[in-house]
Amino acid sequence: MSLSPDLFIAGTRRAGRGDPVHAVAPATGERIGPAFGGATAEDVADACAAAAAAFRPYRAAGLERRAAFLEAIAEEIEALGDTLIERAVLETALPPARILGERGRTVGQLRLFARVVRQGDWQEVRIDPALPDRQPAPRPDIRMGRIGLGPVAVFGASNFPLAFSVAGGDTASALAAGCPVVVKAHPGHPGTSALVAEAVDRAVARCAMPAGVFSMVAGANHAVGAALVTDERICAVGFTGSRAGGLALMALAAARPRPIPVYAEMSSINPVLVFPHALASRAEAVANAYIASLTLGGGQFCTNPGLLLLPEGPGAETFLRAVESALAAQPAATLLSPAIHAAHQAGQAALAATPGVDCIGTGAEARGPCEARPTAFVVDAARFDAIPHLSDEIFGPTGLVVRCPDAAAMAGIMERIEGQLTIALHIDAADEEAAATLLPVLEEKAGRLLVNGFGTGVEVCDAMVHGGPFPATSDGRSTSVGSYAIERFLRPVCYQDMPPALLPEMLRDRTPQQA
Ligand SMILES: NC(=O)C1=CN([C@@H]2O[C@H](COP(=O)(O)OP(=O)(O)OC[C@H]3O[C@@H](n4cnc5c(N)ncnc54)[C@H](O)[C@@H]3O)[C@@H](O)[C@H]2O)C=CC1
Ligand SMILES: O=C(O)CCC(=O)C(=O)O
Repeated sequence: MSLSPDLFIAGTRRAGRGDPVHAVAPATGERIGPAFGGATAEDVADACAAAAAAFRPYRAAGLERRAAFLEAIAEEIEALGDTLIERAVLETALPPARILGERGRTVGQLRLFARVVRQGDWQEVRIDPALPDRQPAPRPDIRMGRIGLGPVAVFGASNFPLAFSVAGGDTASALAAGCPVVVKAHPGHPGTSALVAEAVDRAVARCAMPAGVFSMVAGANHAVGAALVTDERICAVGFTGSRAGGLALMALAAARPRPIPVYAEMSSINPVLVFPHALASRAEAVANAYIASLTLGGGQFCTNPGLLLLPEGPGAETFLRAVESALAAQPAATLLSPAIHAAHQAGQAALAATPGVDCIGTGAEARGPCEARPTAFVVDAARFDAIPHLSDEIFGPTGLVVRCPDAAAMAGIMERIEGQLTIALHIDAADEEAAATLLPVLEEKAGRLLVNGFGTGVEVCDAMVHGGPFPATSDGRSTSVGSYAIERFLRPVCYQDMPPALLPEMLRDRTPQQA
């Protein structure tokens, strides 16, 4: 299987003349070849022009061909075989089993959206038939359906090299909505991105789709992403990454002559609330599950439980001791890239240096170039409230436990906390009444509330919400995981008194046999 160092512009390959992207193997800290050419402003403009040209023919291709195209992408990704798995492991240091699972999720997402496309519910067809005899005025025939927004820019995420990258959830949902996609590959895994881009290109050719329906550009600096978001032909943006990055893209999109929506998933510390009865009855089990979630994937999940609220009382000391011993059994984690490692180490050091913040326990010492030592800290509620940076996301295997003297302290923290992707409650039956009093505030704070579990490991399904109020995302009305993600890239169009022959297929009257 070839590994192209070139840009993928509408079915053609082009050597990038911008700053090259070099992959680094986090496990060794060494560069791995080849050097991937970075895009120039002209390359980005060409990709966007091709996407704009592809929009109408792609939309016109019909739902069955669109669904078959998504399925073909899934098949072509599977056909990459071990080459893809090995490259992704090399570039991210994520274990092979995780990458295999992620490939399964990626192709599953594409097939899910193929089903969604065929079902057609997303078109949200509404028909108000004409009422010619209505008094005092007749009503016209009014019909509504939804179409894609137009070309979408997708930013691959560092921490999910397949499921949130070139052919991940943003790309699958945009293509399902009828939108061509221009991907900005994440510089942390350029080879993995190139392999998947080749697979998408093959699917485009196999399904005779317009070439501009997919392009992928790369770049070592922010200029490439900025050129993409500000290109007038781009109609929406999907992004998963840092808060600073998401905010920068939102500002660029809002400052355009024609502003566009940015769906950015940014930062979340996913509070875990342990209730008194659950703590008294199973402190050790909750502590073990907490550490397993905190360290999963090196703690590099946006759903990572960065904050845990612990009530004082029976079980609290047992919980802290169990956290300490569960951590002691944890190996050091090799993080995704030198930059992410440096950000984690700085965040962990800042926490350790904060007066009143104590270390509960640590995992194995870090030795390799990108290794991080899993660590949990503890602080009391009053200090947590007084020091704003304690609620910042630390991306990696670092957690903070806040001791809450009473239910009011826990409720107060949740009133003040920023928007989150998830909030998890650990409760026994006897805690349900107390949990119920908190639910209204929790619903306002998070996209997903879960009981006796942790947010890591998101199910891809119809009812999933992987979103939440700012800063978890830029738009809390949306999700980036599950079939509802298609909503982000659609727009309603209303047709009034349109002759049947001019109506789009979805809005035409059905015969009894078709209904
Ligand atoms: N909460 C979450 O879901 C995640 C959070 N992170 C956080 O982000 C940090 C850095 O990780 P990355 O994944 O590299 O995220 P990042 O936000 O730095 O970069 C993501 C993508 O956006 C582009 N980009 C970033 N800022 C830009 C700007 N101002 N203009 C144009 N393009 C821009 C980058 O080139 C890259 O392609 C991590 O240390 C972590 O703190 C990372 C991944 C997921
Ligand atoms: O846990 C998941 O599946 C979603 C994770 C995610 O969106 C992220 O870590 O960026």
